[in-house]
Amino acid sequence: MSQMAVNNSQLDSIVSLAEDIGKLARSLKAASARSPPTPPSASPNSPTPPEGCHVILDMVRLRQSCDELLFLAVGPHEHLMAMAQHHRAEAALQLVTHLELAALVPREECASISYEELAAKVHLPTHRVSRPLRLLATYHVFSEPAVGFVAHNEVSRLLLEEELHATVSYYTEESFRSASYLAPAVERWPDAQERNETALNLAYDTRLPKFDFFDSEPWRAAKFRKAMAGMTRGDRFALQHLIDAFDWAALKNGSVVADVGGGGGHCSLALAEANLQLRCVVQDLRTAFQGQSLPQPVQSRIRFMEHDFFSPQPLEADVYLLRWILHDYPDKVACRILRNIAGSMRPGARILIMEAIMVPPGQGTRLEERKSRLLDMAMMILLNSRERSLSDWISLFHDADSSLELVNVTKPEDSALSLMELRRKRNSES
Ligand SMILES: C[S@@+](CC[C@H](N)C(=O)[O-])C[C@H]1O[C@@H](n2cnc3c(N)ncnc32)[C@H](O)[C@@H]1O
Repeated sequence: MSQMAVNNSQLDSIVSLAEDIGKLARSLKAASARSPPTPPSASPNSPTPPEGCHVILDMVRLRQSCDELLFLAVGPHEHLMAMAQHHRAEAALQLVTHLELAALVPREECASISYEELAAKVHLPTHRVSRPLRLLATYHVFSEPAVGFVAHNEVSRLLLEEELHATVSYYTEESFRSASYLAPAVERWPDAQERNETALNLAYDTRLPKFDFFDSEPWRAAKFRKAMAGMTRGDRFALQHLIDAFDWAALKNGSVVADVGGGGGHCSLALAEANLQLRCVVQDLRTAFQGQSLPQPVQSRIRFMEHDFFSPQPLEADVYLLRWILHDYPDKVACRILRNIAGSMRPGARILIMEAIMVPPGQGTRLEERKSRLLDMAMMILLNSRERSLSDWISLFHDADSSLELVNVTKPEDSALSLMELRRKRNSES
């Protein structure tokens, strides 16, 4: 018999985790039986909890216990080796998105296509498509219903959605390629402070910071804009959290929201649809919203405005919304962005910053911490910036403009991002 990867005490932990998982699964099933069934869909969101808050917590605990159980079951060696090889799965996904294979696999339920025919459509030898697709099938992406044939499953179908396809393409191309240059970048710029001293700069042999680089290649900027919209599709980044995190209804009729760095306008669209009294101005670099169209009912209440947030804010708005902007920048640069807004704020105006707030190590669940630390690594790799704790945020606001005051912090249930509300201190308002 081959040597077992787990010892007796680990087996005890496995038994106890398995019992926990059983209990949690039964509790979720009971909750699901009490609430009306949700129809199956190709929704990109994880399974919607059937009841309120305790169901969300049970789901969190279930995922956490499953992760711990799997870790114990595979053992340290296999765990480390699996992590170290994961880039190969990423490469398979990169090729599949690059070749746009998802769109070439038949969409109909139970339909499939042979690898041979699929490869012919992209003018490649069969093995160039069958091998990555077969690897992905072991990760539940696509399936092989009969030997030599590939079909969609509920995961691969998500790649048929343009925005999610762009998100996966961004992660597996720009982000993945840059990640592989992290060590050389750290060697070259050990204490990098500049936005153009990153792994991305080495990977793409450019001296431009990420967004300027994207802006110099409009197709990349357009893809990134779609990718950002795709990222808001998961539960944790859903735009509903933006709507829930602030009392928008309390803003008077005609109030103006400047959506600073608003990309293609998806945040403004969600806000304007949910709050009929608001007018939104989406500010971004020109390429971010070129060719962008809006649904007819909101066209009169949302407009696009070319604005570089490194120059003074031209709008006197009631709310300046910065969702997922400041985490992209090192402190001194983030301060410049905030100062440019603070200088234009009229009395009563607010800055709303929607960003992750890092919890101290070990205080959240391991899975939650992993997600924020993955994002933190992305910040290091792509932008030379970082995710921040609450005290980091408070000192950043103070350094940017000491008249700015953090007056409220909210974090909707299940949201990865918190909303921080800043006002000018009363005695500093002119
Ligand atoms: C991470 S995305 C966030 C988009 C959006 N706020 C959201 O929450 O999904 C950052 C946005 O900042 C924009 N951006 C980057 N540099 C900019 C600049 N100098 N001035 C204005 N917008 C900029 C990018 O084009 C992109 O749309």
